[in-house]
Amino acid sequence: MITFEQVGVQYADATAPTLNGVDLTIPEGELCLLVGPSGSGKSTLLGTVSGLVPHFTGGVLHGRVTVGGRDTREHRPRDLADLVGTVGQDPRAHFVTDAVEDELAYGMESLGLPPDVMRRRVEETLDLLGLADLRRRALTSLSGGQQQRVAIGSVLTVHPRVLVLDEPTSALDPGAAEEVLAVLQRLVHDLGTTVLMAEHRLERVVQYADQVLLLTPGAPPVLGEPAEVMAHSPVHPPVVGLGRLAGWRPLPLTVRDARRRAAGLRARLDGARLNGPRPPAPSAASPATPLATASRLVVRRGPVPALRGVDLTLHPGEVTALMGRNGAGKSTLLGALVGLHPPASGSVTVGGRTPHRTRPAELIRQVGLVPQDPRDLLYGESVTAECASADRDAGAEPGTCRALVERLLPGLDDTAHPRDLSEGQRLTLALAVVLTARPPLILLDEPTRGLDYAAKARLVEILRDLAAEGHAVLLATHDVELAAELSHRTAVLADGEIVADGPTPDVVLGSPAFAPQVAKILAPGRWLTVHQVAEALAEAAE
Ligand SMILES: Nc1ncnc2c1ncn2[C@@H]1O[C@H](COP(=O)(O)OP(=O)(O)OP(=O)(O)O)[C@@H](O)[C@H]1O
Ligand SMILES: Nc1ncnc2c1ncn2[C@@H]1O[C@H](COP(=O)(O)OP(=O)(O)OP(=O)(O)O)[C@@H](O)[C@H]1O
Repeated sequence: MITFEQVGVQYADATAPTLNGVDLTIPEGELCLLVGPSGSGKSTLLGTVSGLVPHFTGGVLHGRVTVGGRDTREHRPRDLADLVGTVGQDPRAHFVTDAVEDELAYGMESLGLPPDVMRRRVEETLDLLGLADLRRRALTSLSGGQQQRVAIGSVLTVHPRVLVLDEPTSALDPGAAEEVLAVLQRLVHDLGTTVLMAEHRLERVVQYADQVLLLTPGAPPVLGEPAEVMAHSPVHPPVVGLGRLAGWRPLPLTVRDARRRAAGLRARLDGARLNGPRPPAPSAASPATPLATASRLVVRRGPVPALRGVDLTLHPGEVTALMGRNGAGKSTLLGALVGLHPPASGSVTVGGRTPHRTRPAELIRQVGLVPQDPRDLLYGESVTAECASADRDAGAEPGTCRALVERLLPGLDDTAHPRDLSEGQRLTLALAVVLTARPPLILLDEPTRGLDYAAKARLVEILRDLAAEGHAVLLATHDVELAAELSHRTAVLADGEIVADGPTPDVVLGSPAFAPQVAKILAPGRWLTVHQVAEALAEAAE
């Protein structure tokens, strides 16, 4: 269905080609998962299929890509619209209308489908993606995850034969991600749709893949059976990490298969010592002094009460994960802590101040927010310019921000425009900008969107160090693996209210939605991460 013949892509100014020698075929009716570290060219490869590369991105395309027999060099994306449905990494960039229903119908209208067909498909899609309650809402009023669902829905209504998806679950809560993947699998199995999908969170997707295509910078692409590719892939989900550690063959890719193999490992771990995230460091200030408090906080977004009486106290040295369904109010709570949303009632204080009444220059010394879309924070013309202004704004030593970027993602091109960075590279830059001011309270909204496992591990290390130095970290996340790895404490929001708040293992163990893979595999043990298991096995062997 999709063929690549000696495909290469070279962007202007880049020293090496982004893609080189891609020569393979993806058959009709298969789900092919594209994996690889940040910047390895996944989005670029997807773009050659949807026709965005080189028409909209610049650069030079070598070789030939055909989809259903059409050469994508000769067909612009709109000439492929009946055949290929594309969802990019940024749903907002996609939207052509203002409201949910209109967006779902737009693609069908441009293809001239009859009104009764359009009506039926819109209704089906609203149900399929849990959007029925939001049907008349303005797209700008939706939460990040709600926008991502609309973007996916808007291509599904067209019933394209090929779907090209760039990290389709990155903003979705765990339940919604499972639902979307189940829908995709049904399209593949029942309708013979061909799906090419890039995703970093392999724990969510690898079990659905018929084939995995691995891109590694500087090496030829590898296409193969998921278990075969995963046995050697530098990027892999925790279930694979645990399987490799335990020497399981063939390598299980699902929690269920791993559980069946795990009796021996459970026995070896019986009585072994479990090391959790280090407990919060005692702070210089009195431990009783919180850095931030929300008290019976009510916040309205338009007519919607997005927070309904939230009580939360954040202490120095503590990393707290904020979890909960799409639209539960996570971003709103982070926004309230930086003064973006004034309380309708109740109160919020940060470092003794009321955020929405504090001057920005003063507030950035108290609290920093890395927003869900890092573009909201980046205005510079280049990585260098962005870093220089971050140093200035924060009153930091020149070079501070650039050093942080290097630590998070070595080798980023200084002259690159933030617009041309890959999604993961851009997030890294935004993180460094915020961390430059070293505020006592650091807020992150979905910080691992678009990050590969290596970048995620470096982020974990940096945030742990900051916590050990007495910073408080609050991260809104759907990434259960990150929460397990990093957070001391987890709070769960549901429909604007905190419904659970306690030590992370107590909150996530036994929860089908929030438990990480290792916890599910080794239950009833209290293990959360591959790291903990590896440490315990090493200690036991000594
Ligand atoms: N329009 C462009 N102009 C110049 N360089 C680009 C452009 N688009 C991408 N690049 C560069 O090409 C490389 C690959 O980017 P791409 O977005 O394809 O990677 P990726 O594997 O999808 O990364 P991620 O996982 O972070 O999304 C990066 O180094 C990026 O900076
Ligand atoms: N201007 C608005 N008008 C109406 N409703 C709004 C508006 N802005 C936000 N909302 C609603 O407020 C609720 C909370 O949104 P918020 O972005 O805080 O959710 P979230 O938990 O961060 O979601 P996600 O996980 O999808 O990012 C959502 O239901 C959203 O649709």
